[in-house]
Amino acid sequence: MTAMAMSTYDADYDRANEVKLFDESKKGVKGLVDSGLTTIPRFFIYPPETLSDLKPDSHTRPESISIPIIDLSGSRSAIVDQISRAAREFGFFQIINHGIALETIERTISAIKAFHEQPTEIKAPFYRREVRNCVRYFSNIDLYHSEAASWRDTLHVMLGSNPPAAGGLPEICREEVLDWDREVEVLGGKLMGLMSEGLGLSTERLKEYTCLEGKAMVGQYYPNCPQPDLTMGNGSHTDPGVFTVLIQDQTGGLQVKYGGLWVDVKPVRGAIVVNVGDLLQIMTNDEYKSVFHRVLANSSGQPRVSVAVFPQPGKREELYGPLPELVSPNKPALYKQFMYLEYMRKFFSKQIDGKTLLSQYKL
Ligand SMILES: O=C(O)CCC(=O)C(=O)O
Ligand SMILES: [Fe+2]
Repeated sequence: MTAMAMSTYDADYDRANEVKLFDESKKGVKGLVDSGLTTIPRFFIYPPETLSDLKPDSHTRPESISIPIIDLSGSRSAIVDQISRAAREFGFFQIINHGIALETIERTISAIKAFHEQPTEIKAPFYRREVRNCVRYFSNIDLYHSEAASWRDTLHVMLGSNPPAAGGLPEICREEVLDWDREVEVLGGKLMGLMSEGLGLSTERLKEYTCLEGKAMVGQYYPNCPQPDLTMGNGSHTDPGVFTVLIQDQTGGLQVKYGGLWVDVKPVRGAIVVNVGDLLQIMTNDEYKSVFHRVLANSSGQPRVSVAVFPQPGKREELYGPLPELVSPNKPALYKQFMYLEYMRKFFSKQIDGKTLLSQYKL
């Protein structure tokens, strides 16, 4: 088929209108699934080059590679060493014996699940895209500018030291979200200390430099997908921030790119997943890696739920770049200095799949 014939053919499909109708229905992917569809709408179909990457490569054995599971009840030097190695090699690790009760994790996940499982008319008032709203429920943050939509809905909450979001939180998960925020605040501080020591810096150095102030939380809901070979739950991306603290249910589907392979982050009950974001890779002058990860479209028959928290740097209008201690004549700065504000603006205007902010600031 010629390019002309192809575009004529494509013109029969009014993608923009389909997307708009879906968005205006406010029912999300969950609503589509509830209506009993057996094929996915066309705007969810990913391009062939992404879909061909969904199949496990029969020549490799990713089962023999696993994302490190680090026991935080061990000796401090052993923990620092393991975190440092995991952050350098995989950019991802799971922690156990971290001091947060299993019930607290499960209660948070259940509350997010309960939010998404309410009838559309109850969720609809929260369905909005304007960034000024601290609490937003939507399907696909990049719905209007991505190549393909992903099979998931999201509850997005901005949290801070004095969370403006509290009053605006949906009642069904208000207490749980605020409790989880407090847990992550404490855990995040501990992790920053450990990661700082893992770079040979003082415990407080990373915290001082980033001035972590607020947090964005996303409560992801991945309904069962009738055609999981045609779409993704969450397309391949890196996280923009400093680091991400993630809890997931037992469904599975999160994968991390390692040595050209996609490796499963296997759910471990009670464990918390931590990954390095682009900003931490930049600040560490590439010592720690921000790696591509994705979530397969869920075909387990049950919905999948995860809750990710992204601590946000406080110094929005000051400059960030590689830490001076990590720059030397042998290892010159790999990135320029930039403002976090400008950086996030770039993040939200980019498209999904395969694009990273790191290249924007590379020297
Ligand atoms: O749902 C997950 O396990 C991962 C979500 C994720 O990567 C993100 O929200 O950035
Ligand atoms: Fe992510």
